[in-house]
Amino acid sequence: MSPPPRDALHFPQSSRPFLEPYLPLHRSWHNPYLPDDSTPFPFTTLTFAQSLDSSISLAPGTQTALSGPETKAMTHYLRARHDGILVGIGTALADDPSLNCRLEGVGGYGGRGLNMQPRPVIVDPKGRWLDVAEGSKVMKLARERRGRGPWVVMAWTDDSEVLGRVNAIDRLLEGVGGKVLMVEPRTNKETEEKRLDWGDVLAMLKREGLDSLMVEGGQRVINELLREEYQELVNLVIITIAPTWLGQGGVVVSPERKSAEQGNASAVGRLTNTRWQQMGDDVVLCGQLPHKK
Ligand SMILES: NC(=O)C1=CN([C@@H]2O[C@H](COP(=O)(O)OP(=O)(O)OC[C@H]3O[C@@H](n4cnc5c(N)ncnc54)[C@H](O)[C@@H]3O)[C@@H](O)[C@H]2O)C=CC1
Ligand SMILES: Nc1nc(O)c(N)c(N[C@@H]2O[C@H](COP(=O)(O)O)[C@@H](O)[C@H]2O)n1
Repeated sequence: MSPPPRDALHFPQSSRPFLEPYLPLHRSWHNPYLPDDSTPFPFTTLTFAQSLDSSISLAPGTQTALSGPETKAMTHYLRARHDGILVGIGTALADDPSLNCRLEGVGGYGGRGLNMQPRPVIVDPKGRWLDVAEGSKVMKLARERRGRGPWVVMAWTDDSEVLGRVNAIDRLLEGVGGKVLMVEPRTNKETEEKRLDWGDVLAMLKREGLDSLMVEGGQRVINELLREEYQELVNLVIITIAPTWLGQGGVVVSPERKSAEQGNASAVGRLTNTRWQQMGDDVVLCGQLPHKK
């Protein structure tokens, strides 16, 4: 086995018990002959890093490093504990993320095989990723077998331009063990706007074999999943809070309220079973959204 590369991260054993009660079972403990069919959705963890003023980056379309070294390593430990990592196309374009697990001992980082590497999932209804895919980090890492080939979630359409993109992305992904997954979009009756429903997306990922999914962002994806109608789909929330203010104009996490009427407003949600832990200069908050059932 080759030694871990210099960019391999270390997350100490002593930091792990804090997270353990919340996490899905480790993939290596899964019995492959007994898939968890008890729910149509993956165990879904929503996790991101934010500033003291709730921003996840300084401005739209830009990446901002908020996590310190300790919480960055924690994020990679979380990646190792989930079958997939999901981001929206806004994040894929802004950050060119690696979406792999660079934890020491994991496949490609001192370990063998890709067993502990999560599957990158990019939600990209119209195939905008095609413009950057070839040179992206996620493709480079998949070619080097330091990450899995990505799955790109697109929307069914009869638009020939988008269909051309579907085919081109699919061809690109074939070579690295990735694929395109098509989901039927839903139409908003009032606005006529087409969008993907998170229940449809998550159920499809489960059918494709992901029992656990870590959703990392970005702003639209997080704010949608925190809306009341989708909270049932979120099993766990882990937020890194960095001791910094990014100021006005930042990309803010703040989900839409059901009723925006003044004087008639109530909180969108509140985490239960919370635990806070300092890691380096940052604090990590774990909690669960109350489910009605
Ligand atoms: N600090 C942190 O932990 C993180 C920060 N970020 C930051 O977030 C920003 C990106 O946020 P956004 O631009 O909001 O991008 P995003 O990653 O949320 O992607 C938004 C795009 O995804 C697609 N999409 C998402 N939900 C959809 C739905 N229900 N139906 C159809 N299409 C859907 C649409 O094409 C939409 O334009 C970047 O600045 C990035 O650096 C991203 C991830 C984590
Ligand atoms: N945990 C965390 N802390 C930050 O400070 C961040 N900016 C992010 N961003 C997310 O991580 C992705 C980058 O991942 P790679 O290290 O390139 O694999 C980025 O796309 C965001 O999803 N996360």
